[in-house]
Amino acid sequence: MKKNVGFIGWRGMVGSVLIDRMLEEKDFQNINSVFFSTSQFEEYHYILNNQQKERLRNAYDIEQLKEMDIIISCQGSDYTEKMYFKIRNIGWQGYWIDAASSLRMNTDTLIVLDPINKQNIIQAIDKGIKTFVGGNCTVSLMLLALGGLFQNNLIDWLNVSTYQAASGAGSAYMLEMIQQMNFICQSIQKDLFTKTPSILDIEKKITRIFNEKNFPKKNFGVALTGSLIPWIDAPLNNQQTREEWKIEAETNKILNSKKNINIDGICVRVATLRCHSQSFTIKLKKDISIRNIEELLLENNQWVTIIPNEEQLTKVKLSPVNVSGTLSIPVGRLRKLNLGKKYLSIFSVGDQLLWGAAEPLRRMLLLLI
Ligand SMILES: NC(=O)C1=CN([C@@H]2O[C@H](COP(=O)(O)OP(=O)(O)OC[C@H]3O[C@@H](n4cnc5c(N)ncnc54)[C@H](OP(=O)(O)O)[C@@H]3O)[C@@H](O)[C@H]2O)C=CC1
Ligand SMILES: N[C@@H](CC(=O)OP(=O)(O)O)C(=O)O
Repeated sequence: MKKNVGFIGWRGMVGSVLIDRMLEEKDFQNINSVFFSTSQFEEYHYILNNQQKERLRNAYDIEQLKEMDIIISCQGSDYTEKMYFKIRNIGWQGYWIDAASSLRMNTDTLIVLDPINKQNIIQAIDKGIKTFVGGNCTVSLMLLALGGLFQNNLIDWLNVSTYQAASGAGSAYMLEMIQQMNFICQSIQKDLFTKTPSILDIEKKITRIFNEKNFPKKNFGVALTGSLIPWIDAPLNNQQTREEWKIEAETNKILNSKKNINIDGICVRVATLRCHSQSFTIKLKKDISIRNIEELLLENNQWVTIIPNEEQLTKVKLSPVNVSGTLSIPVGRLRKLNLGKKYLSIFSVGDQLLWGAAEPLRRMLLLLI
C-alpha cells in the first residue's frame, strides 16, 4: 500500500526544489502526498500539476499530522522545535525527515547523505530509528566532493574556507542581495554610460551608497553585494561560529567515525545565488599521487567530476554559474602544496539547494517507501 507522506515547507526554497526533483523523478506516483501549510491551510493550490488543486492542511494540527506515515519538513527549525516533540509525545511512530538543523545531533537521529552513509541508514532503519535529518549544506557538499578521501581513511586533518551563497541564509536574504545589486546599478547608471567613465569616481560613489539610509540591508545588516561577510550563524564560546562548528561535528557523525577527524575552518557568505564553494587544505595520512587521489574521488560517487588544473576549464567549469541547478560536484585546483607531499589543496562547488538540502531528503524518502 502507498504510504501517506505529509509535506511541510513545500513552497519555501528548499521545499520547492524538493518538489521539483520529485516531479522530475516521478516519485509522487509511489506515495499519497498530502500538503500542509503554517499560513495558508484550507486554501487550494496547484502543486503537482496545473489540472488539480491540492487542499492544504493545517501544519499545526496534530490530528491531521498523525495520519501521516512519513512527514517531510523543510519549514525550518522553529517549526520543528514546535511540532516534532508534540507529535512524538502522543506516540506517533511515523518517520520524520527534516531539513532543519535542530534535531541533527540528537542520539536517536541520523544525519542522512546516502551516497556516503547508506549502510548506516539501512542499519538505523532496521534498528527502529524514525528520525532522519539532512546535513548542513557545506558538510554534505564537502563529503560528496571528498568522499573518496574520507572513506579510504586518508585525511589526517582538514581546514576549509567556504564561499557560501545567499540562498543558504533564506529567500528573504537572497532577495535582499539582488535588491542591493539593483540599488547600486540604478544609482550609477548615468556614470557608467558617459563617454569616459571614471572608474575610481564610480567606486567612490558605490562605497558611499553602501552607507546610505535607503540601501537595502534589513536582513544582512550590511552590504553583501560588492562585499562579503566572514560570519555565518551564531557565535559559540570557543570563538567559532556555529556554522564552523557543524563541519567537524556533523562530518564525524555522518561518517560514524571511530576516531574523530579534526576539521576546522572559516565560513564566509559571498554574493552568489545558490552554490556554495569550498577551498580545502588537507593533511593526508600518507603521500599519494594526484592521479591516485583523482581516481579515489571519482570512484566514490557518480556526481564528482574532476576539473583539470587549467585556467580556462577551471574558470568555466569550477564555478557557481556552471553548477547552479545541477547535481554535479566539480572538484578542481587539485595540487600538492609547497608545504610538503602530504599537503593537498582542492576546490569544489555544489548546489546548496539540491545536494546541500533537498536531494538527501528525497533519497531518504525513497529508502522508506
Ligand atoms: N540543510 C541545509 O543545508 C539547509 C536547510 N535549510 C532549512 O530549510 C528551512 C527552510 O529554508 P527555505 O526554504 O530557504 O525557507 P523559505 O523562507 O524559502 O520558506 C520557508 C516557509 O516560509 C513560508 N513562506 C512565507 N512567505 C513565503 C513566500 N512568499 N514564498 C514561499 N514561502 C513563504 C512558507 O511556509 P507556509 O507555506 O507554511 O507559509 C515556507 O515553507 C531553513 O529554515 C533551514 O532550516 C535551508 C537551506 C539549506
Ligand atoms: N547555514 C547554511 C544553510 C543552512 O540552513 O544550514 P543549516 O541547515 O545547518 O542550518 C548557510 O547559511 O548557507
